[in-house]
Amino acid sequence: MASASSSLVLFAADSSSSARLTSFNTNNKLPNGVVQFKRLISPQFGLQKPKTIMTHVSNPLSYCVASMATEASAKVIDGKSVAKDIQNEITAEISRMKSEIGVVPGLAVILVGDRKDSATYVRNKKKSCESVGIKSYEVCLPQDCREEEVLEHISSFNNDPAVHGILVQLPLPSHMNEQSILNAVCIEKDVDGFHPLNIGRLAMRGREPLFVPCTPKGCIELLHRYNVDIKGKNAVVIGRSNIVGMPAALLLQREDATVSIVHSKTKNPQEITKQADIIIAAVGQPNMVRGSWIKPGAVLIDVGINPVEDSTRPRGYRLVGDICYEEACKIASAITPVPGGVGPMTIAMLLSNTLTSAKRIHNFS
Ligand SMILES: Nc1nc2c(c(=O)[nH]1)N[C@@H](CN(C=O)c1ccc(C(=O)N[C@@H](CCC(=O)O)C(=O)O)cc1)CN2
Ligand SMILES: [Mg+2]
Repeated sequence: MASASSSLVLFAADSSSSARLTSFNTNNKLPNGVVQFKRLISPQFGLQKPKTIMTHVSNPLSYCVASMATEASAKVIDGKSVAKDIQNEITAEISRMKSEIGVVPGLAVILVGDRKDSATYVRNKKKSCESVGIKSYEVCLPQDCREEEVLEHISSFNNDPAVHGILVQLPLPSHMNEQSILNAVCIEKDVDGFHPLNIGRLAMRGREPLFVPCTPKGCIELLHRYNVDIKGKNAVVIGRSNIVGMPAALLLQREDATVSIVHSKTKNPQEITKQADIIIAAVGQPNMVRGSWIKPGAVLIDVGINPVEDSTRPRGYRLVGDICYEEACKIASAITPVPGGVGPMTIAMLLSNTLTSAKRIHNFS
């Protein structure tokens, strides 16, 4: 929304919202067309303290908000707390199922190799299963084991009626064929949603996958629980991995967003992200998305979990996302932190998929 003075055309930062200037002081002129506003009110930014906004008189439609980024205004999307709520819901459902039909859901996890991060994720999955009442079964195989051994374990879990969900922790050692291993999990127990039939169904209109991959499902769940409208919005997914970027784009499309995918060969990615109402960043590049890439008021979901050296931390590193949080939180309307954003949702969605599987197999609703 614009407001005109004698020499300057003034635009609120978010021209698509009903942002309005309640008062401004044109006496307070600064060089190069910079004007200090006393107050800016917008549904997305809330009541703001005095700000400096740069305007381009010659081309009023191209507004610049660089200097508006003076303080945090984004709502923090608290994945840790939402994941806790979901785990409580799952606990209640599992207890109802156990008391009504005497079934306890079971999840089998296969870990191959000695990656510390994978071992941590598997340990956390096991702990979370225990806390909601899912029985977990774990197989740990050495780094140099044969692919056939993994396939044998999968086959045995496929045939085990106590097991309702099976997952193979990724990444696998490089001598293994990841696709043949994922193909071996029967689709009715594919709680990671990585089987090509489940992914194929996700991509098809009018077809439903039995399971949706946990991290992208968690991203959409966060948007829903924070009442973010998706329908008709411009959504940009950064990254096209099989386990996050690609299924996230398919899910957003199913929610009637207009979806673009930015990847390593995209030219001028910031021109595309600047149009986005919603960004899901999943590239594994620390702080890649800068403040200048973001449209004011955008909702940002950061899937990146990147360790960066930090000698002040006990572990010698800290985790940062793919989005530069310090810059982005001043421009976005909502943002997930790292850690504590999408990560905890991945495990919550795994528990949810395992419960769904047990209910479906036992015809319990
Ligand atoms: N078979 C699978 N493999 C992998 C998946 C997956 O969904 N299925 N996803 C990731 C790893 N992952 C779960 O497996 C996972 C990653 C991160 C988190 C998490 O809670 N992260 C925390 C930070 C953790 C830390 O302090 O180190 C956070 O973001 O707050 C949970 C699960 C790859 N492999
Ligand atoms: Mg993840």
